[in-house]
Amino acid sequence: DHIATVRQARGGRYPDPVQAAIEAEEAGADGITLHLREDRRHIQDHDVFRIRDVLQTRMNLEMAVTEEMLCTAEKVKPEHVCLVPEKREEVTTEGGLDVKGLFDSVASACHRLGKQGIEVSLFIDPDRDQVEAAARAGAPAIELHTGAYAEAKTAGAMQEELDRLRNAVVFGLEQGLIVNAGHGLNYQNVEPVAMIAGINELNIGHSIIARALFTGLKPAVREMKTLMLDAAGKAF
Ligand SMILES: CC(=O)[C@@H](O)[C@H](O)COP(=O)(O)O
Ligand SMILES: NCC(=O)COP(=O)(O)O
Repeated sequence: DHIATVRQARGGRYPDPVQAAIEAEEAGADGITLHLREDRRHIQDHDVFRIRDVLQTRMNLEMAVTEEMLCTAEKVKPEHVCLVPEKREEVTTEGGLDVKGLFDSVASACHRLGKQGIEVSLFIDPDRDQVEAAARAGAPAIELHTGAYAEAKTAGAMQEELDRLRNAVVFGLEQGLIVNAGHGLNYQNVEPVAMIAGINELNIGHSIIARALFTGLKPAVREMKTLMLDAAGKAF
């Protein structure tokens, strides 16, 4: 997404997110997440199809719960779809999907994508109600929005958000869900999250691309993966 943002700033052909996806895989990324936003501010439809053709790992397609996006996912058939909330005016994804409030449309999307063999995850805030609704909606997985943790301004607020994440992970696992997490994680704040036992995967984009400006993409991916795996080894 963030490579495509730079390309879209000039509307040209470079930098190419397909090349970035390949390099990230070569450096150890276990999958590639891309968010096809309704306003197409970064990733374009043709990027999704081109990346689908070349990926050696797994594609996690993030998208809003709309008919247009569901049809796209049915054509692309990624390994994973993550259903996210979207607001055109937001700078980035501000909060989690309100699965409880939008229950019928989310449950129907989970069913529809599940029938295609796609593993669906729901991008939600680390709240018990939303985790419970996600399990009832038939999603096999959730991705906990770590934005509030990443934006916490004091050590106390950060600790509170970490506790919220930990509780949501435990509750999600009790509900039989695969629990992922992501958003706003960077080289300074990733370790405490990676140390939470039971998290299956972290999705990290913006900080890696920002780091890559100074180090190159492969070292940036490798450095993040080392931080994550070392911290996961100390999970409690
Ligand atoms: C859903 C999510 O957290 C990310 O995919 C993020 O939305 C991508 O970056 P932008 O918010 O800049 O589109
Ligand atoms: N779902 C979150 C994600 O994929 C990456 O978010 P970010 O690291 O770009 O903020």
